[in-house]
Amino acid sequence: DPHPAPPAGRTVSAPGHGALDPVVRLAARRVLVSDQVAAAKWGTSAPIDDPARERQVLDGAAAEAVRLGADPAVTRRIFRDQIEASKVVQRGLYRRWTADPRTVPPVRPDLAAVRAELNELGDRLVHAIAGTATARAARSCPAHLGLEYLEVGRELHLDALHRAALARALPSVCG
Ligand SMILES: C=C(O[C@@H]1C=C(C(=O)O)C=C[C@H]1O)C(=O)O
Repeated sequence: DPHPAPPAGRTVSAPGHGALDPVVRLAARRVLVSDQVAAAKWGTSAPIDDPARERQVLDGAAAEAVRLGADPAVTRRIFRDQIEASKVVQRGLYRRWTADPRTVPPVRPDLAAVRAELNELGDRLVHAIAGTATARAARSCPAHLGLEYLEVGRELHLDALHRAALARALPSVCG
């Protein structure tokens, strides 16, 4: 039998089995690194919204997509959502830290170092987008994406803010 039943206690949707898994996982990592972005900006003059940096991120992603022979417009659209998701996290944390200053992180990370980490995640996300063209075009994409979203959120123990941000990161993935 080339299709044996999954072992007891596991299912075919066990971690890593979805084609969209790398895209959702990288989006989640970007959402989590956004905590560091917020901590780097808090108490400084650096604004949450930085349009010049956003242009850099979008142009970099589109250029990397072209290099890979992937669709730069689709890549750009997905990255626009990653940027909005990051700002959902940053605004949410600013709200928390304003309401309860005891929760402000004691150490301020270096924004340039955090952005270098975002650049690296971004390159990997462009590759993941390029490698999932078939799964993203499939009619089953929204259903699979929804399952991955739930699975990754559960696995990474994302709180309500970070789940909301991850949801904001994903609407352009399918289609
Ligand atoms: C993450 C940052 O905050 C915002 C979100 C960005 C992003 O997600 O790449 C870029 C610029 C900012 O508008 C940042 O400033 O680096």
